[in-house]
Amino acid sequence: MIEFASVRKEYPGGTVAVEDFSLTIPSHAVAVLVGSSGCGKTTLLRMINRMVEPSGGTVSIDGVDVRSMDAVKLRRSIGYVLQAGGLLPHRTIADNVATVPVLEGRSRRQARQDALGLLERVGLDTALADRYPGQLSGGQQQRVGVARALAADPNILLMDEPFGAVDPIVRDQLQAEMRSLQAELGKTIVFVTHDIDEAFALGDEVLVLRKGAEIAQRGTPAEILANPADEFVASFVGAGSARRTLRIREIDGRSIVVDGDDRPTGVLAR
Ligand SMILES: Nc1ncnc2c1ncn2[C@@H]1O[C@H](COP(=O)(O)OP(=O)(O)OP(=O)(O)O)[C@@H](O)[C@H]1O
Repeated sequence: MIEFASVRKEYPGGTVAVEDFSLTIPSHAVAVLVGSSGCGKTTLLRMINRMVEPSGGTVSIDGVDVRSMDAVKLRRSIGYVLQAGGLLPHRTIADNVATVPVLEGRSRRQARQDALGLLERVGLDTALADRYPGQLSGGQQQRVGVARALAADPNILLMDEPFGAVDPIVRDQLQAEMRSLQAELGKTIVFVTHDIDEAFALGDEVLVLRKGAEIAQRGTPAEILANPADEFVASFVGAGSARRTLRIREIDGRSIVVDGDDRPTGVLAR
């Protein structure tokens, strides 16, 4: 369980990225933070692994204030996937995946063995293991990023626009694979995106944020679609893509359009 209690972040220079944020994310859930650029999503994510320290309030994991934990250990115990992949360009794919386990004391041989297993798990051919990141496609690099984040078998995964830089088709594939991987692994995932469709496709709970990380609405994808809290949320939801129509279900007395995976993708206009 991850808990933010009245968290505030003011950067040197005076930008208040997060005004006053409280949220509890239950273990094994996928919480998606969605909002436009600059609303404070990345700042929230980085306060979980102490890459950013709050100016006020507390962030805790399973009831323990992260400030009382060793920052390096904490960071290594939490998987982190970035948009740009964040891979080390001069290390092979296998070495990239094995970096943290080796730092944690696993033998190189064992870490490599584990890395190959992880590559398979995220849908990559192990023949790619000895290539360098620059020799992979963007989608493949993102899969390596996910494998690397999983390497230390963390309970928590932080994902910052991990599929933001790939084309829509690869993005759909990566989202689908992430869902099946999550069904198997049951991590606690905090996922940041500015794409409402992606939020609805992946989140157990979605948080629509406005500037200062103010929560405009939180709820399941179906709840938000059925009853957008205000104009801001409605316009965000309305900005979703048209790739959304398949079947119709009645939820809360409203007609919700769901996709092939039964994920809500739109509300039927009356
Ligand atoms: N290190 C920093 N120093 C000063 N200001 C910062 C720093 N990092 C972020 N900010 C500011 O804090 C605000 C929130 O930034 P943050 O990166 O958390 O937003 P975001 O919602 O993740 O945006 P994006 O989707 O563009 O990544 C922005 O106004 C940003 O300019």
